[in-house]
Amino acid sequence: MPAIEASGLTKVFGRRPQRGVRMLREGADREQLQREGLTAAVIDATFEVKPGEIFVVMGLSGSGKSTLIRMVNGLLEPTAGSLTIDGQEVTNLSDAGLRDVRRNKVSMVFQHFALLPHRTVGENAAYALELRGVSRAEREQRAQEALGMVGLGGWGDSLPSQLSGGMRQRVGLARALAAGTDIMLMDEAFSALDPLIRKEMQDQLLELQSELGKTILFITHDLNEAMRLGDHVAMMRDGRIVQSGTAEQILNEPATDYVAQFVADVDRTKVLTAGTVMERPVAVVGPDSGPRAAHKLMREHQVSSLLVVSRDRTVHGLIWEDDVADAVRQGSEALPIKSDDVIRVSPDTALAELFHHAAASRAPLAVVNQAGRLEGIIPRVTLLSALSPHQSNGNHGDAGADSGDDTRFAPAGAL
Ligand SMILES: Nc1ncnc2c1ncn2[C@@H]1O[C@H](COP(=O)(O)OP(=O)(O)OP(=O)(O)O)[C@@H](O)[C@H]1O
Repeated sequence: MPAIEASGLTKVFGRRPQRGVRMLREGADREQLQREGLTAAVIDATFEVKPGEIFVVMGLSGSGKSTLIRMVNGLLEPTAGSLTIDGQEVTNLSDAGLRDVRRNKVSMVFQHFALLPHRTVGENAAYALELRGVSRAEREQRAQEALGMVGLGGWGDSLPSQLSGGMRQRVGLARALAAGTDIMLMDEAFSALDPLIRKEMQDQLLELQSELGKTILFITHDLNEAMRLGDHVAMMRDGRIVQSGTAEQILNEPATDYVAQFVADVDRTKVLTAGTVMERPVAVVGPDSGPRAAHKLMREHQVSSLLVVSRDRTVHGLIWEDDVADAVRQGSEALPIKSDDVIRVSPDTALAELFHHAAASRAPLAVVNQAGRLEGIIPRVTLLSALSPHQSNGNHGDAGADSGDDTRFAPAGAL
């Protein structure tokens, strides 16, 4: 079940908004509505946010992002369409029902922090819980935990005015975390911060997200931020979602000229990651294989190196053809594994860093998860094609047999 599901969600401002919805259904455009004194802020938005994902809504000023998020948190009532949160339809809820959703299901982080200036950092972090009537002892404890999570452990007794902008936004984040809701809505939450602090906050959000698995609906007008954070990105223009997909899909297959123009300036080396460009290796060899079998496999695939990976996908290292040929000549039974020769990168390593590694060494780039298991490999040819749009190698996750034009680099055979 999606955490948030919107279908045909529409918001028209002005007198007799339903008339605007009818006009839209009959094919009228935004300008025609405008002439009638109606603003179509969000038109027919249909999307699904899965539990535990970061879903970014991205668009320029006036495209309808804030209106959309305000409908999701119940501050605005949709003019048409349906919206469910955790499977519960919220468009027709009573005021009390809406309050309940707002307090228990979603929490919100705002651009301008919205901290109460005369309350301490700890009290601010606990504020949502106070509204909910949680006991003082419990809310203090949860606020303290949340402040710890965002790196403000010792700051509970300070006043917001004693903190920097970045720290204040951390308090905003801590408040949402302390509330303990599964869904967090973030409206331009990092837009008021300096670029460096902003990047730090993005990193922290990604880290928290991987630990806590919150569902996050994140609004931004910054494409690089959208691409960096979003598991899924919806691009809005003039009230409509013009494209929705992964960052990579939007970069590689822009649905309209507008999106293409928009993404033209994106720094692909910062947006694309090892996880998005990796492929499955065509071949690897098990640690218990003999040098003779390994050598045969290498010759078959015309590769000068091969990853040594056990059945549970633990990466043991690399074998080089010369060493294996020596081992065969000497009648050795053991594979000459060089465990340090593999370049291990995590799935979220940025393309820029991958280039750096690839330039420094001939060894294969193995994408390894936190548990040390192989997720994929990155042949040089993939690395280069990832740089230009419309050249998605179309090969992610499948056997990857046609990565063979760079067999020197790609370990051959099937996992
Ligand atoms: N309460 C309102 N009454 C009338 N029009 C509104 C209202 N709120 C928003 N609008 C209009 O709806 C459109 C979308 O605005 P919205 O604030 O959702 O866009 P946005 O993408 O969030 O822009 P920004 O980043 O500038 O906040 C704009 O044309 C705006 O003027």
